Amino acid sequence: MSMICHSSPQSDFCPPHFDEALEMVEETHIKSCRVEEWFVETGTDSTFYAAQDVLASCRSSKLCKVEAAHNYHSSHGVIKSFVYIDDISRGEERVKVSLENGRNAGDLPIFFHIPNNLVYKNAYVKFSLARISHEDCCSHCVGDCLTSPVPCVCAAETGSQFAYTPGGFVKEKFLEECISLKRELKQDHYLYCRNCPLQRSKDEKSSVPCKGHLLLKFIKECWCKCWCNKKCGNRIVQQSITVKLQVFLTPDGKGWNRRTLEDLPPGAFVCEYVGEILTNTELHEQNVGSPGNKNTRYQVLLDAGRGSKGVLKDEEVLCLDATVYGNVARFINHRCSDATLVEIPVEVETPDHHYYHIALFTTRKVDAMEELTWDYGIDFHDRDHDSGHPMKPFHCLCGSPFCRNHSDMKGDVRLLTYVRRRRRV
Ligand SMILES: C[S@@+](CC[C@H](N)C(=O)[O-])C[C@H]1O[C@@H](n2cnc3c(N)ncnc32)[C@H](O)[C@@H]1O
Repeated sequence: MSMICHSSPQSDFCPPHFDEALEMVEETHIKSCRVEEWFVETGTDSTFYAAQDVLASCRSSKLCKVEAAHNYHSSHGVIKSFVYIDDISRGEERVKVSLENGRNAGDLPIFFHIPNNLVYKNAYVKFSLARISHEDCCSHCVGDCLTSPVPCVCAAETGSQFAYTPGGFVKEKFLEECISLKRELKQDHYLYCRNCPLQRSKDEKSSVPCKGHLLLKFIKECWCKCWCNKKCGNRIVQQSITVKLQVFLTPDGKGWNRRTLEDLPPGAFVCEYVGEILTNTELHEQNVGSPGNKNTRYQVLLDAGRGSKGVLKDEEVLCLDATVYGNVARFINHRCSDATLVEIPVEVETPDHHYYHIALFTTRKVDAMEELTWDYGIDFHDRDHDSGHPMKPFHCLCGSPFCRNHSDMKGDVRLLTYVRRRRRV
């Protein structure tokens, strides 16, 4: 980052004082930045300011715009600032994440890109080699576990069959099972807990019964305590993003979304949902206390394995919040039932179901430039907002024939007919 001042053709031009320029930059368009390069052109001569001071000041005010190119006027002349970036992830991913042509990233919602989940404060997420027993990792494997005639212990979670094909995609049958869990709203797919921590976080004495936690199918990947190599076919999500993605502004009022720039087959890993790891109480406090736009939410629960333990302590009830710190998954919009992506909980560092990675895989073949969507699992009929789902119901514009955001429930009926017909095929 640098701040450069050029000679001015105007003889009466007077350079702004550094503090004034700094204040103006902050006030006008930057509340904190992760900036690749930044110029402020004041039209004066010979003044060079320590850019790091400006950057430090931006960071201290916490929020961020990734790219900006603004002109604005001051009593001291025209001030321009340019922040150049062609990759929203700032080089933190293996592939660049671009922004739609012609868009100024200064318009993007403010956030810091992080490639991996980070604990905010009290969440109990402890990885240690000592906590992973030999039974939970493959200690006899060599090279690629997928080529072994007998699946290794890491495949035990998926019925002693690897969930991935040698090409790196989720196997068709496993994918279908994951999709149906989300689509078929069956009671026996849900766990109803006694003393639900979601209700407890709102009010210790809450008598509201648990609204249910959808139990999903897990994948366990090999990890560093395993003896296979880093390129083992049972290590897909930990390789991070490899698909070329683009963030764009939807024309139909759903805000920003993300699309793929390449054709994708079914079962392809697209990205992980990354954010700050919060306890449920911290999440509740943030939602009650934060002054931001509460209609646009970036929070998801890690409750897909809720059945695996008895009553959880607060520090074990986790969620991911990508409001300020997150990756590009925070831009994925919701689509009811027939979304292009499905989330699969993936264990990497720990065989413990209370912390896992939310990995998003394609549900079908997706063409280049198609929107990537995900069914958030929102109950649009939850008028009292007491389901515990951190994404609050909104007026859904997904356009799916199975849209659940209709009071007449026609979307649900259409979905049931569709699912039954598929079963008969
Ligand atoms: C995780 S964010 C998705 C990115 C968001 N569109 C943005 O501009 O940053 C979730 C929010 O996007 C909006 N959204 C997502 N899907 C939508 C849909 N199908 N219809 C209307 N709004 C939607 C809602 O405001 C929701 O709280």
